[in-house]
Amino acid sequence: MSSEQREGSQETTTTTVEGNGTIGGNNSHSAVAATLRATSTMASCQRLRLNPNNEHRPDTYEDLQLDFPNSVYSSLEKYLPPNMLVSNRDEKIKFMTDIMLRHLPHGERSRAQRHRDYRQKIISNYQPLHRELYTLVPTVCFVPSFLKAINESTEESFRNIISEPSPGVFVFDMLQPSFCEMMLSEIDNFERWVGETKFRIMRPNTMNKYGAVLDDFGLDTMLDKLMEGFIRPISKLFFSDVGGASLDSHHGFVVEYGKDRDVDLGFHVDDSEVTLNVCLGNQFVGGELFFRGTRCEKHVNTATKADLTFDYDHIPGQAVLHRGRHRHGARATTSGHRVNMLLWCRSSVFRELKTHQKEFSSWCGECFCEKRDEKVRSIDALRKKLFKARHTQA
Ligand SMILES: O=C(O)CCC(=O)C(=O)O
Ligand SMILES: [Fe+2]
Repeated sequence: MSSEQREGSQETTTTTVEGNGTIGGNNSHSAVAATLRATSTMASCQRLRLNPNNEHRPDTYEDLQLDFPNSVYSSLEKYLPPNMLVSNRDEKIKFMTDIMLRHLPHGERSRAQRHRDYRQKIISNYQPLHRELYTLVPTVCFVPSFLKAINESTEESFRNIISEPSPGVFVFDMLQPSFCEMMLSEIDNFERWVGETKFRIMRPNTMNKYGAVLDDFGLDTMLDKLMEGFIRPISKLFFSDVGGASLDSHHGFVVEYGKDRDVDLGFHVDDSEVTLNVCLGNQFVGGELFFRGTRCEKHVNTATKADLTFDYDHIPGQAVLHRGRHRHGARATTSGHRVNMLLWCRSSVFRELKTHQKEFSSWCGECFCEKRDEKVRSIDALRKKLFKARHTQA
């Protein structure tokens, strides 16, 4: 199979994520991007049945730490629709949890509070393996070239270490190999704990079945420092058009690919203004990122211009920085095990401003073309008008 064929099938096998306003489907000519969102923002449209199935013997949930009291799950089970009654326990839990979250009286217990409780449950039970990871020590974390550029913090110092192999995709060496190893073993340790305690964790986003949210097991403060002190200065220079200078919150997680993990990641845009993606390792084949130009919501499914297609091969320790709205995906990791750390950085100021704007020609490739074509058309019209006026005078 040629690389173009592989690429085509990945871009057209789409996932429609609820509530994102993008339409999925197969179209061999236009790329269709989903919006990848953090799991906690997902909604379900499933319903319970009106009359319970009293013959049904519910599962037991006592051995799990769940979002709602375990007994509620056993009691609610007999109200599940017939197709769910025969599902496995994990699917039933997810279904019932989604419904209960939707029906909580508004304001009684906010989503943020529930999420805080969830994190608290993890943090008070999970024993970290490498405590030094939880406070950001720049010399432990970063390679000297990156540290030097940050310390100088000038346009020149950043341009010395950062390349831009395709418009809007910035690449630089960032993490020390020893730091990557420490992160990998911490993640292994966390996953072992999840397996042993049967704790139900939220996955990082709506398209990955594996991976973990780093913020949920204590790394949020460290990642906030990473965003503020190290990613924001770079984003201020390269992504000022999407709020790069005012990044003020993040979603930090790892994705995992290979045997018994996710295989690839479909074509999508991130729920972020700026995305940092660093490969932690380890040995793997495949998994390349493919990029297809930056688009606003209105133009997310428009065709890709040839000069904006770009493929990137992951290298452990190396970072890729791009706009969240830069359409992309990850090809199949065909052997080995790939783990990448992602930091979706957001700007509340930019999001607020965006709601008052109609076009985004400073960063959306299609808005830019529309604006340029409109300008050409109006100059042309003016030229014709002037020519006609001169002609009539003569
Ligand atoms: O697999 C990768 O490296 C890409 C992950 C990604 O794009 C995402 O999680 O938003
Ligand atoms: Fe992404």
